[in-house]
Amino acid sequence: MKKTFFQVEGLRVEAGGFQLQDISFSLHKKEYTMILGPTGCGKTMLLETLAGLRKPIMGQIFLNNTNITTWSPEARCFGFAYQDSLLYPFLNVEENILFGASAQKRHKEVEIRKRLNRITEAMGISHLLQRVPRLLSGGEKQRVSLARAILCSPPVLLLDEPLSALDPQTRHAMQALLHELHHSEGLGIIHVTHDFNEALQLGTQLIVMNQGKIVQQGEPLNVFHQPRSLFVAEFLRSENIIKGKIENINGILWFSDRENEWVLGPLYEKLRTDANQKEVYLMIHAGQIEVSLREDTPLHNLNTWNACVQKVMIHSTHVEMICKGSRYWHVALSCNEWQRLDLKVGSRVNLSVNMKHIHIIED
Ligand SMILES: Nc1ncnc2c1ncn2[C@@H]1O[C@H](COP(=O)(O)OP(=O)(O)OP(=O)(O)O)[C@@H](O)[C@H]1O
Repeated sequence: MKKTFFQVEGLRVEAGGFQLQDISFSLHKKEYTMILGPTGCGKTMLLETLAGLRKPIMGQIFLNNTNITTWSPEARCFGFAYQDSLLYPFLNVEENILFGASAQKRHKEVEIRKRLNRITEAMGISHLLQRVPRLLSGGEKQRVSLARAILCSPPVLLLDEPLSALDPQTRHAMQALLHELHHSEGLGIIHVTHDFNEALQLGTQLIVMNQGKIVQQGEPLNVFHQPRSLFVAEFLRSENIIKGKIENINGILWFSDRENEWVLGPLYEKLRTDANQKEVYLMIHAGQIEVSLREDTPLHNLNTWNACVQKVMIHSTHVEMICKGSRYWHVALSCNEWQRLDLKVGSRVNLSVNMKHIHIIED
């Protein structure tokens, strides 16, 4: 069984008119938690509370089963990297990075020096050690802030959009470094991001927040494929969300869109309710719709339907298409598959979906 080493129970925090409410989650050893949520939903406030910079009015925080809710930030020894880096302007880069280490005195100076060299080398900032922050670019400042946060191998590393100012290549290198540190040193990481790919690539756990609350948490791919509410589905930019009803026909559940006289099923997914006529949303990810060239023979398969390609958008990793049938469908294909089918605007296609890939949103 996985061992929980960091636990947050029922946190409530207030600032001005804003409230974080009922925040509960836990981190197992080596868990990498990503937090996503719209701007202003309380992500930074949550990290600041975990770091000890804000006091909760309710709830508790445990580290290795010790209640640390009232501990000072210094006693917690967590690493914290902010999006806007917050470096000390009168200290040079080296002094900024070493600042927390000298305050903590948890490690021998020689060890810290070795680590400083290793981290700044890996981050490509070793040539900047004597510069003051005002002479650094935004991306360089972010890397210095990250280096300061990870220098002392904190038990929990809190990252608030630490890679947002970096170019794609440097961001990729920093993600690889975080991934490596996470695995080699077993840091528990809680990382706020607005980048969905980053959340999927790095996270072993994903938390989605809205208006001061956690609205869904779980394995990142599960959350993306099985959003529990329309808010989460739309926030994660799920495509092909259709309003309809559940129909119970002889004990078998179907999704029905009566407006377009379209029925899909039988539904394999375990629903929380089997209520006939209950209003729900159906969601099919663009990448889970299969495409074949349309034969002229009429279709008899319920879960295959006709459409015509309306728009083709070529990305570096895949090809996105909008196809029109009785409604518009977003479809994503691998570049190879798109070339094999030789699809263009106007191509007539059959779209189909395996029932295990349809998801019903009941809220
Ligand atoms: N000291 C404060 N007094 C009043 N309101 C505050 C205070 N600190 C934060 N807030 C408000 O709390 C809400 C949450 O802020 P927070 O910075 O945590 O959002 P966020 O999710 O990190 O947003 P972003 O993605 O834009 O960084 C915001 O509406 C913010 O204006």
